[in-house]
Amino acid sequence: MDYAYGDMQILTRELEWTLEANSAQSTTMLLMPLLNALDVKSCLVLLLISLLVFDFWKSKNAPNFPPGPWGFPFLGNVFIGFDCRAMDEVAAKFGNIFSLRVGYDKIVLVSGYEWVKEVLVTQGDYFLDCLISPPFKEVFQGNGISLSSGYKWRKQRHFTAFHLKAFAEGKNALEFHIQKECLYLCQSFEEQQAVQTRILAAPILRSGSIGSPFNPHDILNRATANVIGCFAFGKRFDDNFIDFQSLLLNSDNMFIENIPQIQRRKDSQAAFTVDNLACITVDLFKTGTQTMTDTLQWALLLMIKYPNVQKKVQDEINCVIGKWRQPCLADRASMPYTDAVLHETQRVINIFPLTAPRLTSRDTALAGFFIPKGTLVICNLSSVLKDSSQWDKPDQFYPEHFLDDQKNFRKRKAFYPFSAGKRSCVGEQLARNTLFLFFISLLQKFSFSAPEGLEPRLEDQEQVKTSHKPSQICVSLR
Ligand code: HEM
Repeated sequence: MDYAYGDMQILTRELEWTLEANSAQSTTMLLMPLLNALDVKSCLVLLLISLLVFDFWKSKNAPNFPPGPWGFPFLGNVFIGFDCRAMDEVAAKFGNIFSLRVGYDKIVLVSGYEWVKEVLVTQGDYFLDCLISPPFKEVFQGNGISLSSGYKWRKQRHFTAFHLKAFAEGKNALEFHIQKECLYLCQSFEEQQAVQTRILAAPILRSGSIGSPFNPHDILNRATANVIGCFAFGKRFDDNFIDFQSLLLNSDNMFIENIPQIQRRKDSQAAFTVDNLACITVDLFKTGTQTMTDTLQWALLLMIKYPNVQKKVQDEINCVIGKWRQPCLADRASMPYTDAVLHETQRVINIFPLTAPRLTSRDTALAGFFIPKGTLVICNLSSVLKDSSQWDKPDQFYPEHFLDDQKNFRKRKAFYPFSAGKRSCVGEQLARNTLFLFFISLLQKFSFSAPEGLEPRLEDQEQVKTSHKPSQICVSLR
């Protein structure tokens, strides 16, 4: 009988199925008497052994995958604290590229300037997609910037970056709004002092007199949120309750005014919808406000810890701006020391120690290791900011890291607080401008000191981040 090639294939597959079915049948038949002969205890032991074999097989790494510490069966390395300190400890043992396992998800961690740059910049295109956990997936539906991937992310990011740039370069737009907010910020610090002094039944705050301690967190938070609010809604929040949704829909300003323009776009994959715009706006507030607030709060604490640095910054302010003129962005070029202090603050405080996990979009090689498509990769930014091959005094607050021999400001290639590459911080410029103007406005007007007996504990950074208790400060009018 003649068979066509297709028929031959079908016949071969049928034969394979019959053989498989027969072998399964015969295995079961062989095992049945064995299973019957076993008691419950032995069955449990057998079950455990099979689970362990399954675990061993599931957690097996691809050949030449980065090494890592031993993980518990089924759980992996979940008990390793996923903070930069724990990561540094593992890196010290396994090298700058190592792997961890959470359940059966493999995560590659990358440390040190050389390899973090390789992942974020040189091979950046393969490490762009982000992992979204189910609750966020449900709420954001792949909208916004920090939780989206692929084409949609590219479009949303480009759209936001374009408007942030336009806001920064528009005729005095950004600078004008930040300067206005600086006035409110200084006023709030003064009011805080007034409240404190009234409580203490003391007379008004006079130049040089030190007020009682307070925590500046909420004041700073409101100020930074207002800068983002000005970008998103075209107006600052007052202290009353804000109906976010009505603001979003009734705004007549830079970013939100683009809704009609967005709706006209025909690109359905890029999802230019009002919902998405709302997600982007939430994203900007979520990622922008706390980071700027923490940085400013840390900057003030560092000025308290290092009064000689505070004095040098104030001397530079006196020299370049004086006591009465309002600071502007153009002053930065003439204030290398202050610029260096702000950069060094961002280097040592470690606001964003680890990047979000990124999924590799194809098989890649890193330092000779093989990283298969779909692996999670996290970069340790803190290890770059403290990389001893890049910084003279990595563990010290040393503004001279950013000054050359002539005391001019010096850019540093390993300055990664905003990350690097295509998924780096989209609000970097806005953040840098806001931090500069807020910081010098405060130091132009006030001097900062620690409450008696409550020196800022800078070494205990994690604690300061979670509880703002040690962040009490005292201010005096200059
Ligand atoms: C001192 C202030 C800031 C610091 C230190 C900071 C740091 C960072 C870092 C390290 C990333 C990358 C995170 C990662 O790779 O997982 C990032 C992303 C991002 N930042 Fe910032 N940021 C700051 C301020 C801001 C501000 C003011 C905005 C908004 C106006 C903003 C919006 C974003 C957004 C939307 C992303 C996600 C970018 C993307 O996924 O493409 N950030 N930021």
